[in-house]
Amino acid sequence: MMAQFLEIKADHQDALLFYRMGDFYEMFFDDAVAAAAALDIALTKRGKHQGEDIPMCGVPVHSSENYLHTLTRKGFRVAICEQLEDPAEAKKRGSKSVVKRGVVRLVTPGTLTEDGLLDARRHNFLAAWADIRGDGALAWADISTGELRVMPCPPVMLAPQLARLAPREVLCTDATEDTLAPIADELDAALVPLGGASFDSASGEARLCRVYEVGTLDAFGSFSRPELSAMGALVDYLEITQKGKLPLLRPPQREESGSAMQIDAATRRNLELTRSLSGGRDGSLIAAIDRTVTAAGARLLERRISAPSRDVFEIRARHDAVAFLFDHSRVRETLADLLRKAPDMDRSMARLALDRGGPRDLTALRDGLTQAMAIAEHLGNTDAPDRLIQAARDLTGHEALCDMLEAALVADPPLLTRDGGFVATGYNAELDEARTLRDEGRSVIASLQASYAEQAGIGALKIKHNNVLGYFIETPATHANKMLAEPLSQTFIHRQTTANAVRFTTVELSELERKIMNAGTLALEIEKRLFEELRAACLSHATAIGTAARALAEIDLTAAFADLASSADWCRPKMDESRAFSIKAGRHPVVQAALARQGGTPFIANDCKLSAEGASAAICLLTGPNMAGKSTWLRQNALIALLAQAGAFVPARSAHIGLVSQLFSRVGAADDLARGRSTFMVEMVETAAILNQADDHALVILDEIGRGTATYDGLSIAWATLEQLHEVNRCRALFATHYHEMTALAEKLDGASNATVAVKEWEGDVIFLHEVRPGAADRSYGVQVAKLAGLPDSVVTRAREVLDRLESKDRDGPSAPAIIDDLPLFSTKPEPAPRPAVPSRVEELLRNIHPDQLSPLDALKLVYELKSAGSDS
Ligand SMILES: Nc1ncnc2c1ncn2[C@@H]1O[C@H](COP(=O)(O)OP(=O)(O)OP(=O)(O)O)[C@@H](O)[C@H]1O
Repeated sequence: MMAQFLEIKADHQDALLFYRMGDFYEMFFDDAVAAAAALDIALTKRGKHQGEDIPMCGVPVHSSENYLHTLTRKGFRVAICEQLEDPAEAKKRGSKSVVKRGVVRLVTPGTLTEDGLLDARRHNFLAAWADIRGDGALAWADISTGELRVMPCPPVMLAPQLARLAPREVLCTDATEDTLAPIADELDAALVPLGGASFDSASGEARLCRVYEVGTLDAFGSFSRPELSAMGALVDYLEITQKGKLPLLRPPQREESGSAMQIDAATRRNLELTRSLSGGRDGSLIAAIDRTVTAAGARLLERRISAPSRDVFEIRARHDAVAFLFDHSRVRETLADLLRKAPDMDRSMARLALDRGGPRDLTALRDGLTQAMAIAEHLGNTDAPDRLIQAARDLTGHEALCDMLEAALVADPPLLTRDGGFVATGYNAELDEARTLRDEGRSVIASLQASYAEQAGIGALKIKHNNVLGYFIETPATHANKMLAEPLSQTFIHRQTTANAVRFTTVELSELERKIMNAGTLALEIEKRLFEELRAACLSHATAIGTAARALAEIDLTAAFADLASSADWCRPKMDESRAFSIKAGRHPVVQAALARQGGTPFIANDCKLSAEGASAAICLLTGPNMAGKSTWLRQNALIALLAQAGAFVPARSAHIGLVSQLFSRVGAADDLARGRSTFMVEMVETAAILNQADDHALVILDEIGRGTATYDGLSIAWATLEQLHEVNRCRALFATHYHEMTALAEKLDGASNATVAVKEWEGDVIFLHEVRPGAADRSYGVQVAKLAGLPDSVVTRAREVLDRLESKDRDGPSAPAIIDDLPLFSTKPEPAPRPAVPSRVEELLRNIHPDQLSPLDALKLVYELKSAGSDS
């Protein structure tokens, strides 16, 4: 057996080998050590190899999914090695022969299909990047939904595109590994190098033709060599990992590189689109706005937020659809009720195609298609806009399949095909008969006994059972002659004579016995055969089911956007190809929701006037105290543009947005220690990327750029950056800064204006009004904010003194006395921290009271005692 293990393991060095032994998957040697640590399970040993103990650990087959989940999350690949024959078969070859085994599947992070291993509301992408003589292409697939897409992708676009998709696994060649490694690392995706043959474009094309059973791919579009190479590598990898079983892949769709708003990885992170800065979904934009009721709708929301459109007609069509459901709340509510009962058909189809599906995948299709048809009818009776009517049309035409599944399946089937019990009674006569025999064997025998007793005219005739003869007919010995003579002897065949009885059988009884014995197994086999038939029927409708599933997701998302707009008071933005950006009473959806949850101060809505005139830039320079709400305002405007182009209404009273081609958001912030770069270096690399890329339709958000270095260097860099954005990039930009000197730029540059966030000062404290107004901030209030944060009084007082001196030095010029000479550190003694007060007698008495233990009399005594202690002090 070990020889067999080692032979199979040799072919799967890069994976943990789950070696099937009866009801367990066992792991040996280094695999066992690694898996035991990763899964936190016991490491044992089994036998010896070259004189050493063999480390071993194992997991039960029935709960293996949980373990696979943990392992794939931790980045492991797992080769599932099954027994390919019955152990009895192996025994026939000799008592020592080993059961045949082979790897049936490689479980890798990018090729999962099981619900237990996947997040229902997120895609699970596998990506491949090909580069042929400088021409790049990126292909990606989600085998759990059958989506396959490709786009031209030069190396500079690779990081932003992969950041959008967040794939779990990326395929590369030896030559592209160096380019992809840092990007995959940043995204926490597994990088898998494949041989050059996997990326060969000619074989790739042939592979794709095989998958789609076509002679040429022309019907799907004309693909470049790098695109064929990237898609071919994906298919090759799927063939390797699925061991020849190919997932259901929809025809490849090409995405044009300019079709979506360009958003790079840093912007996605800063704006917390799908993940918050702390890493989870909570606190992200998507968590705050997700009102979808189906998993496919949630996945579509993630796709739209990750890649907002740049096509104004597409965006308007999305808004038309949302507007209709916004206006028709009854239609929307009915749709949501119907959608809630629609299961995830895409993922069920993917499992069925890979032969990993079960009865519940069939009922998912039955229920999904039934809901789809009900939704089509509901929407078809309205005057919805084209987009929704088209979606409704895509939901129809499944009556025959639905009827068949309805008739074939029970309401709530078991999880596994092998358990049986999922085919409904009345669907298949042969199955019904087998089940009747299995379940009602005894009563069938009883009725046969009655009919034989009548036929023989012997009331004492019985059908009995023993382990030697099986079922037999027995009559008292007194009837032997009658039974052995014609005509009864033609039916009853003699088996045995005992002292008191004679035993017979009949052809019918032996047949019945055989049937009863086999009925259970037979019923299961028939169910399995019917499962295969139903599965094939569903797969033959794969394209139409896929179309219906997509239409359901579209309707779900449209209804979800409408629901959000209606309940959160969002408005339809006016969209065109200009460079307008005019927002009235805009809000930040995540901060607003957080404030509402805390139940404290309400969110203050703010305008943003950033429309660019002619070919010039529009830049708003925002100054204001710390904590005033500068970052919130900057981000809310970026999010409003993004939401609008994703197809949603926006959190504002009104909005006019000229298409945004690229969105950039940078914060002068966090160290990137993991990649060994300092705060300032990261800030500069990111700023450089913006200045090199932003075009005149870009929207740029810069939050305190330059703060990571010495004041004058920072100010100079911020200054020059703003000038470059104004003169060269000529884009729309919001620029928050603490460098008040920069506000002078608004007078110098036509397209620049100043804005500030208002605060009030009251008795030395600062009160935040969170109102953005035209003009520049008078000062920064940093010291007051520090006081609010609880800095010791002595430090706050001292900081005020230093600030006064600095400000007077600024006013009086270099002739003013140097601060160091004039104000040596802590020349005035810091105030001692207040001592903790000694508790008074009354306080002490109060502290020691236990009201539950006091009788009324004790309480009265205590009042006297308190009174006298109070008058003593
Ligand atoms: N428009 C608003 N209405 C109500 N509260 C707001 C608003 N904007 C911001 N806030 C509150 O103020 C807090 C600080 O906001 P924000 O981080 O945007 O300030 P900031 O000016 O960027 O501060 P810093 O300069 O210190 O980075 C937010 O967490 C939020 O609770």
